[in-house]
Amino acid sequence: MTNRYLSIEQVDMTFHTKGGASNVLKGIDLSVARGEYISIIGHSGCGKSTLLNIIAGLTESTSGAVILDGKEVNAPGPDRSVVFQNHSLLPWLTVYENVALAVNKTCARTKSKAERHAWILKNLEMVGMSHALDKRPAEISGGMKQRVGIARALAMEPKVLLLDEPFGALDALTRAHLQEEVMRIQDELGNTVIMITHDVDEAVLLSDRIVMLTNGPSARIGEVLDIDLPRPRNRITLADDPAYNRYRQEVLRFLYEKQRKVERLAERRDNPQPTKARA
Ligand SMILES: Nc1ncnc2c1ncn2[C@@H]1O[C@H](COP(=O)(O)OP(=O)(O)OP(=O)(O)O)[C@@H](O)[C@H]1O
Repeated sequence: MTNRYLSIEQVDMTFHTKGGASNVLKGIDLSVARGEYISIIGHSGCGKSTLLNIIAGLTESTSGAVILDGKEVNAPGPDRSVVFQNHSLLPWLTVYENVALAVNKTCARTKSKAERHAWILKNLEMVGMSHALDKRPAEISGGMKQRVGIARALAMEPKVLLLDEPFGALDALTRAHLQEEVMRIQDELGNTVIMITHDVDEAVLLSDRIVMLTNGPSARIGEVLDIDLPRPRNRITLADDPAYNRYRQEVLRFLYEKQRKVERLAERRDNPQPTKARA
């Protein structure tokens, strides 16, 4: 296992808008090993999606570089597939066809037609969607759409799977089921995953490391927490596990501290101290 399968090197991001320049990310440095599951957590608006989009090649960083398996990332590519919170399936295609579109595009040279067909079925089976191959997105639930999105992403055999709050729009039970599925698939395939989440329990349950971003502007990596819990992990057993609860507390402490800092700054801004009268 190399420790630098994916490296994010001194990445800065400044957006130039009508209102002026806003520096969102500052000096982001992170090395990810092959097969590692990383979660990125931080307050709303700190720049998590911006960072994920830079890794995906959808946004160009102002400076710094992203290197994946020895090659610099400059544009989107099939070696990085993204699953967004709001399933991005094509509504006029069936479940099967949505996955087929991606597979036919990425595997046309490496797999025969029959192999591609089997591969599409295998990936849909992996996420428990074999029963709905001919359904269109409007005919299936939000959780099912997300399953198809994950199957489509996995079927492209990316070097890195990028998940942007993949379970964010789902109810608690569906979310828990999908987390279990992703853990099982991760155990089976050993993908390299970077996932954005707002959910502390989800981050601890799924990750090998949690990367915590400070609040923007100019968000940095504040802390990185190694989650040294054996796999396979079981959420019920872990609920009483002292180590699991310690990790949870660590992340919550980080988030609360950052929140308190923002509140103190806002208070100072709204109630400026009167300047002392000169003697
Ligand atoms: N294309 C853009 N142009 C200008 N500003 C942008 C652009 N994309 C993002 N931003 C700004 O960058 C900041 C970070 O946004 P981003 O979506 O990365 O945050 P986030 O941490 O993912 O937020 P959330 O948790 O709410 O999804 C925000 O202030 C946002 O308005």
